[in-house]
Amino acid sequence: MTTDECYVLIRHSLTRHSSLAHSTFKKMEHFINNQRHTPDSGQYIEVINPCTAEVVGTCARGNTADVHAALTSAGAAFQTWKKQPAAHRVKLQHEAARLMRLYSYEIADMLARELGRPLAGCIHEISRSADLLDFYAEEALRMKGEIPLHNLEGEKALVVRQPIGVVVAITPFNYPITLLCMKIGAALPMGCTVVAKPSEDTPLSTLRLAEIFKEAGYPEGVFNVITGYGHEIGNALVEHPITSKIAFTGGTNTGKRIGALAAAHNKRVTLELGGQSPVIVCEEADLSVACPAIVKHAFANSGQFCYRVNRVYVHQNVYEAFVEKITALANRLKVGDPFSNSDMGPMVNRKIYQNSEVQVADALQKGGTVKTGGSRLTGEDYDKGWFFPPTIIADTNHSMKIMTEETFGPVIGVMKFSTNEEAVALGNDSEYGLAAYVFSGQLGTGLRMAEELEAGSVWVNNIHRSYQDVPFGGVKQSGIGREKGRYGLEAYTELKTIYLNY
Ligand SMILES: NC(=O)c1ccc[n+]([C@@H]2O[C@H](COP(=O)([O-])OP(=O)(O)OC[C@H]3O[C@@H](n4cnc5c(N)ncnc54)[C@H](O)[C@@H]3O)[C@@H](O)[C@H]2O)c1
Ligand SMILES: C[N+](C)(C)CC=O
Repeated sequence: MTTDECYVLIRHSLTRHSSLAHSTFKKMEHFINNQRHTPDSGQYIEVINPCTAEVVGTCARGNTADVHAALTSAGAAFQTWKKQPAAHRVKLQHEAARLMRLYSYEIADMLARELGRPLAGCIHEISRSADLLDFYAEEALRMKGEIPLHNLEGEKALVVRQPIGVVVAITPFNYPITLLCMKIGAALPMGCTVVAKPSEDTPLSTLRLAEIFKEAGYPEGVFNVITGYGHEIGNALVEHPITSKIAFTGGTNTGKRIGALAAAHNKRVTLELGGQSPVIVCEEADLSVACPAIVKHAFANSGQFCYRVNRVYVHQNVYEAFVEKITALANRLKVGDPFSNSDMGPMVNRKIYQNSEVQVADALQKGGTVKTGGSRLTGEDYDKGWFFPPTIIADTNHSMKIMTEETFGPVIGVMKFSTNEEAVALGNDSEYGLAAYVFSGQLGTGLRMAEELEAGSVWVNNIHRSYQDVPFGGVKQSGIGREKGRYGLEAYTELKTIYLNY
């Protein structure tokens, strides 16, 4: 679908189906107990379009009183929601997914404005998220307990699963809807209630989602959204006695801080954190497969992608050919306004943009060579936004930030290796362990490397999005726990053993 076609559909969706015109998302309140909730502070945060520097809307600046109101609402709702038949909760979730598809163009339009990602990608995010809700709903019906065959007269032990309680779902800016659906899609059908806290950069689409869940028929207090700065309301959300679990996606430092506080209060956590994902391109790899896959996965969402390709290790005998091919492909990407058929938009804010600038300067100072990109885009189309072009740095080594620190931007480092053992050691020479990739003409080599690489997911001979029915998550500093699949659902339950004597 072209951007123009998408746009026609957005207008159609707005006029035919939506209860919310653009003007009404200029000022958004918290969403508590199925109602808009004015912030106790009376203050609002401006949400800026990273492309044009215009104010897209405002969201409430939460404080501890708002946190208490949201958690109290979720706590009260939990008492009845946990008793609902699973089939009822699942039916509501399918309805929410249906409405998300119905309003997808409208939510995508909002997302494109607050995040700056090309519209087609935003639409894809909404439809994938609706699919995830459907998947979790179906899988929820297959959750089971167990009765061991003790064969004892008049006695049985029952192992049952119960909802964990009230969940605080904290999400980052880069995929606000998908990353939230990874949490609520599992928590709600398991009988938990939720208080969501979206990023202050991209809160509007999440607030709209909450209204859609209300329209789907969710009772008051089951799904609440509170907005504000993490450093102002984060501790209150984690420490509050009503909170049972924190499901967090975001930076490693933030996640570790939340994990430490949660541990002090014995709360459950799932932490999906930063990454610095390596690719190994072996001597016999098919470059016509590897190069397009790497370019697509390094620069999607302007590199603001948790398991994007960050560093590439290429066998010395194919290094020159690889660099030439990958540079040519990166040069074809169009950077610009999300509504202009672009492949890449701007970075979401100055801080994220500066990571890329700092890492490029560091690599150049230490002997790296910029093959394409490397500095801020300027000109009439770019001056107001945080536009950084696709950037490839060759001749890198592990003294450079680009090979060791998370970039979260459209910059990759490329380095030569001479043996496969050396490549795996370089791949594992990182504090992170979210994802890794191998391209090899030898299936055995690919599989061996996949087993040896320290990462939660490894792709061999292709790179694509993670699937709904298999677990996703990180090892080392990239996180604790898994989302997606039945593992994602189990993470919102507690096991209870009942010894039944009769
Ligand atoms: N592993 C994954 O699946 C995955 C997916 C997407 C993004 N990420 C990571 O997210 C990061 C980028 O997102 P970001 O810049 O929005 O991350 P961030 O850590 O700055 O913020 C994430 C969320 O945490 C909140 N927050 C900030 N301080 C807090 C505190 N003290 N207590 C509670 N909440 C707090 C923020 O307001 C935001 O909602 C990258 O590091 C990226 O790797 C990881
Ligand atoms: C998993 N995903 C792509 C939705 C978010 C990563 O940033």
